[in-house]
Amino acid sequence: MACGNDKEQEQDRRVDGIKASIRVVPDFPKKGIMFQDITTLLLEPKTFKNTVDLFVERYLGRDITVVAGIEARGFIFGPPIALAIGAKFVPLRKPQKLPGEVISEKYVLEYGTDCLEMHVGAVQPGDRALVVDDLVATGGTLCAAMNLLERAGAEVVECACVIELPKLKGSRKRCCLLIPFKWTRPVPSPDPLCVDPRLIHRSARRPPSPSRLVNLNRSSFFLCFPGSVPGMGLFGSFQSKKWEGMNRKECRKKCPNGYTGSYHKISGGGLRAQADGSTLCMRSTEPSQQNSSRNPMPTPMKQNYRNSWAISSGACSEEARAVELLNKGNFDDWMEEQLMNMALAMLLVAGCGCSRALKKMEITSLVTQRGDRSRTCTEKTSK
Ligand SMILES: O=P(O)(O)OC[C@H]1O[C@H](OP(=O)(O)OP(=O)(O)O)[C@H](O)[C@@H]1O
Ligand SMILES: Nc1ncnc2[nH]cnc12
Repeated sequence: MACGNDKEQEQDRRVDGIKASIRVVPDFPKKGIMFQDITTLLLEPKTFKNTVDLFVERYLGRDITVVAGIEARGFIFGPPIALAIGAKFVPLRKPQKLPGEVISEKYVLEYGTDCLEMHVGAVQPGDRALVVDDLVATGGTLCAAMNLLERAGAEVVECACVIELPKLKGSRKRCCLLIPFKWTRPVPSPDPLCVDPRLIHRSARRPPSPSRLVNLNRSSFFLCFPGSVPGMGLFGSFQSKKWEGMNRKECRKKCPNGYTGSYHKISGGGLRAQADGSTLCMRSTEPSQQNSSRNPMPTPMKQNYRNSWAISSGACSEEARAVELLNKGNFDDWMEEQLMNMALAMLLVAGCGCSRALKKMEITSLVTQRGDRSRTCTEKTSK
């Protein structure tokens, strides 16, 4: 029988083989994307089997009753794992593919939004679920899958992915947090820091209508985007006409309890937006960003941060997207997307209520893939 060390070495060998078998295709499907292509892994039966085996070894005997595979590539790895551990397989599909009654979860992708659906009745309260997909990038897809399963009453034991993109590393535990946020005192009304979508400085081509934002009446939410690059605020360039020409000192005078750090330059991440009495705050979840002197957190946030709601919104890629659009002088498009995301996030909060406990996303991934170290498309085809 192999001792722990031998077992670990054998596991490492298998993981190395899996890593080496994944083809990385630069600029697919869009320029700048290093596409992790698992079809080359599937061409090697031993490597494919090793991939399934590693997951089976981890999940066998853990009372998992349902394996939920995410369309499309989660359908490749999910069913063999389900069969081997004796669990049912439930496909989580893209919209309008399932014929029966479904529940749906929208989520934010690198570019735009998508949706996953699950048949009503496929999962029962008390089911213990494993979510399977090929890859986790921002975690948005996994979050949507977890939400579907939890809405059906299942407990999500873990998410299993073959590949984890490194940019998510470190922040992945935070990327699916939805925690209620309560202010210790009422939000000043009218809140001078609020950003009224109608007052956005650079007028969007299709100005977002306030009716797209949900009225959550007197509830406040703190919206966190994980994975922000220190020193680069997600919403730093949001400007309201109200604030035009005002320097930071003047802003602070106007709203002594408020956060003004990033309203006039890209600096720290943070936005409060008010829609019919609701307040949304967005800032980086980077610990270095949360309470630095350059980026101070207003007292109520500081005190209540642990009780706040943080919502994943594909943030790792949002910064890149913002920079890309800023460089193209097309910031308005990005901003409009963000406003849509905010609306979506508020809907999520409204749908969840404020009572759910901190939710962690435990992800097991076999390989952390880096485009520069993996076999590239050219290498593979020239073999
Ligand atoms: O962590 P995220 O940022 O949410 O991204 C990960 C998702 O992206 C890919 O699927 P895709 O949406 O490209 O669909 P496909 O499997 O149908 O190609 C991948 O298979 C994951 O499901
Ligand atoms: N880089 C990538 N490769 C393959 N699938 C992905 N889904 C999201 N990002 C991806």
